[in-house]
Amino acid sequence: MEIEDLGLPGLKLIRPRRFADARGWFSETWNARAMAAAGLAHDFVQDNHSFSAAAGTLRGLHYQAPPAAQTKLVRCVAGAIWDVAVDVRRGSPTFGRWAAAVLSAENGAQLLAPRGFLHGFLTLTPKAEVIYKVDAHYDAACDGAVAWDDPDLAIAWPLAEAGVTAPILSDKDAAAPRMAQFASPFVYDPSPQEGEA
Ligand SMILES: Cc1cn([C@H]2C[C@H](O)[C@@H](COP(=O)(O)OP(=O)(O)O[C@H]3O[C@@H](C)C(=O)[C@@H](O)[C@H]3O)O2)c(=O)[nH]c1=O
Repeated sequence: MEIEDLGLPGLKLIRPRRFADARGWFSETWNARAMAAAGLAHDFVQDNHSFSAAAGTLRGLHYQAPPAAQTKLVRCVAGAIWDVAVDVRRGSPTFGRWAAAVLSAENGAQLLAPRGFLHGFLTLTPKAEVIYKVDAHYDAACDGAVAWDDPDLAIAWPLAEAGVTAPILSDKDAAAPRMAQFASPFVYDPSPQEGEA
């Protein structure tokens, strides 16, 4: 397992090992003991699976506010996505900054987004399935979104790579407020981040 920092405290790209043989390959996609040894202990309580039926589908930017804030461990098991996380922890040295990675069935990479990040993705292939673990249960009352195209965030969504000029959005995401209207409920904890102690 390789763990890469993505430049925003606590945000990681994880590449689990794949054991290839004549049949194909085998991979541990989550190992609580190995992750705890790397300082990344999480009590995941829910697995989510979404299917997007067209390239250029954009889900985000989403969060769940405390007390239902979620750490997310995201991977793509069919097709490919451009996955992005935005640091919205008040007081963070990287508040308002984003980082992204391509997650695909082929590369098996996983994005670990701690609590206090907005999360979203753009599908790059005609079909895409995404599976992710979260460490707090879904709570509709805590669910929130920020506009994917907020100029203050200036996220460089690869729409051309997805073959679209405008993404396919849910009604909720199309109506999401701007960052300027978003009073972030998250506060940065300057003590060593998980995986960085
Ligand atoms: C996220 C979620 C949704 N739902 C329901 C609510 C709704 O009726 C339906 C679809 O929900 P959404 O439109 O919010 O689904 P979606 O737009 O795929 O939302 C997801 O987007 C990505 C980017 C994330 O980071 C996730 O945490 C989640 O917010 O599923 C659950 O029952 N449990 C859940 O955990």
